[in-house]
Amino acid sequence: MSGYQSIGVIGGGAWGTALAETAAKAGRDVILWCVEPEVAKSINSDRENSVFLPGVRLSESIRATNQIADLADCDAILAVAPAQHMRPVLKAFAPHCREATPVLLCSKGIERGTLKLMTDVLDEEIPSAIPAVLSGPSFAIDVAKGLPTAVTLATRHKSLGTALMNAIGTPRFRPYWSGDLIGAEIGGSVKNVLAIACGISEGKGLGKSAHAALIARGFAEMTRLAVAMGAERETLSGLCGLGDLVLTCSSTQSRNMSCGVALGEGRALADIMGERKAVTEGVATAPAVVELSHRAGVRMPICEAIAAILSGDVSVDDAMEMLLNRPFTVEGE
Ligand SMILES: NC(=O)c1ccc[n+]([C@@H]2O[C@H](COP(=O)([O-])OP(=O)(O)OC[C@H]3O[C@@H](n4cnc5c(N)ncnc54)[C@H](O)[C@@H]3O)[C@@H](O)[C@H]2O)c1
Ligand SMILES: O=P(O)(O)OC[C@H](O)CO
Repeated sequence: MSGYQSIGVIGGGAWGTALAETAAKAGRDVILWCVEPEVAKSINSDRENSVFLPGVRLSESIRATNQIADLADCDAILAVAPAQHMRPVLKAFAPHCREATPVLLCSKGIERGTLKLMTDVLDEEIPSAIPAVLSGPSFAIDVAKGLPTAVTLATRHKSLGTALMNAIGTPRFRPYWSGDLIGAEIGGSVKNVLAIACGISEGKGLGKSAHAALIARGFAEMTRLAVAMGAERETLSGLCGLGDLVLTCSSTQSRNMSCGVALGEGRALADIMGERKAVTEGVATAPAVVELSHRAGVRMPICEAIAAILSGDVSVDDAMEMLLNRPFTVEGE
């Protein structure tokens, strides 16, 4: 039995809705805040998020709202707004948040401009909240349908982690505890940039060998940055690092991967983004990752190439040539 009976979810996109459903299946009462009135209406009247997660019938114990103040009495909060919207959303919730409320950050990205991780943003906007991070290989539709999934749930103190795992975990949605919040955040953020790289490789028809090389060398980049920022190396070998990298780089179900495929096929970024309602976190996170790598003094050539392609500074073909013509080097460095 969890001490957290009422769960507030901030963000009614695909992931917020899937997590709300998981928490409901775990026996919790859930209030789901959505910015769009039509999303709240669809959930409350039709038991479906027809905008962001169509085709999944949602449990009766989920109530949707457009009023963020309605989450004030929740025992724990899941923050699932896209990374670039997280700050204003937390700012709006701050006056309603009780002291020492656990806030489980479930979004995967780094704030552009400030280079802040989501835990930093939470600390600045709601300093009294207790931070936690959820990250790992998990497509919203798989989780919402109850397909088996395992994720990393990171907290500073294991007792809080255990309580949160009991609050939202089910046999089909298995959280594994970690004490490494930074590792979980960096893993989830960098894998999105690398998924764009793998998508480009696929879109250009570079073959499965290149795909595997991108995953392995991308994993080295992710680990270098995370360790330089204070993470444990082992965290990146787990669900929130390698696990999520493999998932996101292997399926065009991923918004980041499919964005890369379209870029590799020669489409313009503006056209790809223009026809999507769903968030593609790697696009805003790529330049932030590159800036962080410069600050930390670590090499991330694949992420640099992706950021340069996304900014329009370099063509896909030129970026590929630059990567392939780098000097030969030692694998472990
Ligand atoms: N979808 C998944 O499979 C999945 C899985 C794990 C993690 N995530 C992460 O969850 C986060 C949310 O992604 P998603 O898939 O739920 O989103 P989504 O693509 O389904 O929907 C977009 C979301 O952005 C919100 N939004 C748009 N404009 C906004 C604004 N001005 N202020 C606040 N919110 C605004 C919408 O309300 C909606 O919730 C991302 O960081 C993503 O990386 C997603
Ligand atoms: O669709 P994506 O690329 O945002 O990926 C979704 C999840 O992060 C996969 O774990």
